[in-house]
Amino acid sequence: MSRPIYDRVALIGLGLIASSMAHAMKKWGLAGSVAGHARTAETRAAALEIGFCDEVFETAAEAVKGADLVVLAVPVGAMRAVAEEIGPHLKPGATVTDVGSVKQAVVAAVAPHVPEGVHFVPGHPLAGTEHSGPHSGFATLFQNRWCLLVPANADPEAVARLRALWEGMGSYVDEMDAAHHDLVLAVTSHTPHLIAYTMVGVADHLSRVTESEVIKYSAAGFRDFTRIAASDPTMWRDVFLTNKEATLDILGRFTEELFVLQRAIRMGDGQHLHDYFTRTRAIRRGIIEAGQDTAAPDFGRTKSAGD
Ligand SMILES: NC(=O)C1=CN([C@@H]2O[C@H](COP(=O)(O)OP(=O)(O)OC[C@H]3O[C@@H](n4cnc5c(N)ncnc54)[C@H](O)[C@@H]3O)[C@@H](O)[C@H]2O)C=CC1
Ligand SMILES: O=C(O)C(=O)Cc1ccc(O)cc1
Repeated sequence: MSRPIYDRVALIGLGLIASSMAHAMKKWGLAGSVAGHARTAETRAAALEIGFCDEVFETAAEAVKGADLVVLAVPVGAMRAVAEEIGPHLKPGATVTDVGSVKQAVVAAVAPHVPEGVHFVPGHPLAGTEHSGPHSGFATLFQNRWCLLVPANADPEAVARLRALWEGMGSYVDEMDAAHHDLVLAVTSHTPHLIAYTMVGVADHLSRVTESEVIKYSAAGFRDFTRIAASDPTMWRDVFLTNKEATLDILGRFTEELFVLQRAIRMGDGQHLHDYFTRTRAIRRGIIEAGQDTAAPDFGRTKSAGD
């Protein structure tokens, strides 16, 4: 059992990420106590019943009182309103962080509401699932996964403490500037989600293939490829509205490449297709191997199956 890194943590928004953080902090003794805020009585009750929060509050303002760490775990588009509400109630010396999938927009929305004497260290765990809500969280979600911190000019001690929390939850931590983060994520996460959503839409519009056939035969690539299209619509609407520039850039490049492949298929240019797939397969295999080599350290806590 580790020593608590923060005496009191407040989680705003009690969905997948917040509940997973709470489970992890409890499991490894990283927080003295965990307070939570959710808008609905149902979610607040679930947090107490499951046991990942010690206390829950009807308002975010009440939840953050006395907290040493405040985690904003709401959709990116809701960050501004939450920051505005909690700003006047934050404890001097506390740290505010977030887990949003986009960083420039969150910094712009939250920073103006963080008072002098409170540290703001934006973050983003590169770990998640297609599930959401308070029942979907689990303690090992962040193990052996990266968490990116975007500290800009934040106090180094506050950054080091937040880093220790993520490391305590089993993550590997890197620091990055917000604009670069948004470009990296547009390639590795945001555009792939958009394409997965689109593929489901394409299948749905194709009246010659029935829905039951899609379900029955979806083993052939469709199931793996579109798992992420089951993700929360509010969260992903906000990602695309707030990381507009980078996703449009990557989407433009994607459609250019797709058109070249489309032309190769129409022209029967098998050489082009084979060369392209050979090159991209090698890249994909390289990513998997590199991932295995540089997997985040598990700090001796990797659990066996069923733990
Ligand atoms: N789902 C994933 O795989 C990942 C999500 N993220 C980011 O984490 C954040 C939270 O996502 P999840 O936990 O997956 O979502 P979730 O949908 O499971 O939970 C978000 C919760 O915030 C609540 N909420 C929305 N607006 C609110 C407001 N104004 N005040 C209080 N609560 C509010 C929702 O009702 C919901 O319960 C998002 O910003 C997302 O971009 C980051 C990494 C992975
Ligand atoms: O479910 C998956 O594979 C994901 O990609 C989860 C995810 C979603 C959003 C993020 O910002 C980070 C991770």
